[in-house]
Amino acid sequence: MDKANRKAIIAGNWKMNKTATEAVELIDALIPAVKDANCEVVICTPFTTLVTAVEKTKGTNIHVGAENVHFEKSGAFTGEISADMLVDLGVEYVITGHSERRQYFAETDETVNKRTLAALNAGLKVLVCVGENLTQREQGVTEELVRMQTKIALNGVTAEQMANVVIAYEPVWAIGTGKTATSDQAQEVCAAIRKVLGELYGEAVAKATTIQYGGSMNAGNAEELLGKPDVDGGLIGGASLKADAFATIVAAASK
Ligand SMILES: O=C[C@H](O)COP(=O)(O)O
Repeated sequence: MDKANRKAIIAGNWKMNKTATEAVELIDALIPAVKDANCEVVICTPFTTLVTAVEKTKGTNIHVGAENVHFEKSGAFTGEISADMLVDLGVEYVITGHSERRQYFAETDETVNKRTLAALNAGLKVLVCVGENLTQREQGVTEELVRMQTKIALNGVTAEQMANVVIAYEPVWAIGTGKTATSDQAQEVCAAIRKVLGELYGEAVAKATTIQYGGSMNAGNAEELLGKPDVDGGLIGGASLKADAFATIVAAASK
């Protein structure tokens, strides 16, 4: 299976943005803007706007995801949200391992693994984020680090469950900084991720798995990044908050 046969996925990660009122406005603008997409379109919204997003996107080609999930099924975990709660709302996707969760909320490879397993076992599709920071890139350990993050995040995930896993390569130094990885840098690391998937699950799974790039992807650079053979989509932060910019990226992935 080559790139043309893999599912291209453009996912917006709204992060901590948009009140419910603002979410309605954005989704109203997005629905007509992405209706002809020839790729999967996902919006990952804050917990407070998931109900609105699920309701507003019913009958459209927009899929809804959450930005995080806890690994326990229920219990005394104040402030957390379980996978079953997300499924019950009609949410289809969830992000695990975003670098902001790792950096600001002390998430580790091990908890990313637990969240990923809990989400998959509940029937969610998971966007698993991996990526190096600037120091790690400068130290020349990007590939080793991303290999390790990928292996630990997927520990215990079956080959069958991999049909519901997307890997998002997000170099931390490129997130929200306006410093995009070059398309060659993105390709190099996405190819390394596909190689490790091959080692873990075999060629067929590796070739079938969607691998996204994320980090200052925008309307101006999306086409070049998405043109690379192992870059199958994008996880978009800032540019997902504006309907026209997000729609341009969706259009680039639809070619
Ligand atoms: O999840 C999305 C990434 O963190 C990228 O964010 P950004 O597009 O604002 O750089």
